[in-house]
Amino acid sequence: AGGASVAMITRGEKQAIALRDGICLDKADRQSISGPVPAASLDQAGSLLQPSARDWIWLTVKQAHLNDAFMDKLKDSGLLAGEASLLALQNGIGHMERLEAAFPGNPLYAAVTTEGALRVNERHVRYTGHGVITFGKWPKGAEKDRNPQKMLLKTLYAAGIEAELSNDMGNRVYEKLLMNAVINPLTAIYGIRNGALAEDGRLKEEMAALHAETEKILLASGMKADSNSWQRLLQVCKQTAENESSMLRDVKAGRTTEIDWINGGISLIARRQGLPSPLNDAVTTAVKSLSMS
Ligand SMILES: NC(=O)C1=CN([C@@H]2O[C@H](COP(=O)(O)OP(=O)(O)OC[C@H]3O[C@@H](n4cnc5c(N)ncnc54)[C@H](OP(=O)(O)O)[C@@H]3O)[C@@H](O)[C@H]2O)C=CC1
Ligand SMILES: CC(C)(CO)C(=O)C(=O)O
Repeated sequence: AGGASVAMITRGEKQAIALRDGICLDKADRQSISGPVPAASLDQAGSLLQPSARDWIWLTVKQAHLNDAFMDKLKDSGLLAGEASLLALQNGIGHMERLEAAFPGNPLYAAVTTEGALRVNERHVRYTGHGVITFGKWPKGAEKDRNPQKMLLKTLYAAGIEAELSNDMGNRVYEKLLMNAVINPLTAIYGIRNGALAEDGRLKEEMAALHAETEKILLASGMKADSNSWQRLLQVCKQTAENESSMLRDVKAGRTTEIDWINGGISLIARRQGLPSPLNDAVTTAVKSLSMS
């Protein structure tokens, strides 16, 4: 893609074999079937790649997957041995600090995206919404050289992927968190699509209350004030009206949700700031009880 060689790393060998046979990507306008994708399981990654400082490792697992066992496997894989850059695309918060602690020798980048994708099965992905990937060095101001970021940006554009650089990813992560902290738990609790949230008067009041509490906590923690954030939230609901949020999908599939790193993360910040967070606490408990039922 864009002149760069891309390889996919999977959990198990069976998934890698399926990818090596080719993946199918559904787009809104057409179906494109790509050729075989170089792939290996995390255990076998060394047989596929000889990592160098010019490589980028994109981390696209969920927050719950980023546990100590996973970090150890990633270390053992050797993928990060050559000082490759690590780019993390998770929603929520807490992961960057854990990655900083686990991989102090690798350049670390945070990313947020408004792109949407849904895995149908091991070889089949549906593109659910065109968006932008925003990425930048983590922590802020830690970059010695902006050339690697600029090269990646150029490569993404050449591959037809819209992207932008930011030198204030902390703020971008908070802005995305504010959206996810309102839409994800409420759609999961009420079992509705994103668009339905902003169409009902009572639900809109609940959204407004959760938005106000969350915004206050994030502002106290350093997020820049944005007088349009409520309008942007309504806009995201409209733009993704037909989507089931990732949290609703996780609840329906009986998977661990990202609630601990979204609303749970906000409650943690609130405690550090000495602020109350009753609504974030309540939706965290409610979503957890749904995941267990
Ligand atoms: N999908 C989207 O549209 C968007 C997603 N995000 C964020 O991106 C992150 C990923 O989301 P998404 O792609 O939807 O999640 P998925 O659950 O679809 O994909 C996560 C992948 O990680 C793999 N994985 C988990 N553990 C390991 C492991 N130990 N070794 C190798 N592979 C592993 C899973 O494999 P397995 O299949 O075996 O479980 C799975 O294929 C989340 O934080 C999400 O919030 C942000 C914006 C949009
Ligand atoms: C923006 C939103 C709510 C789109 O569905 C999302 O990021 C998610 O579902 O996790």
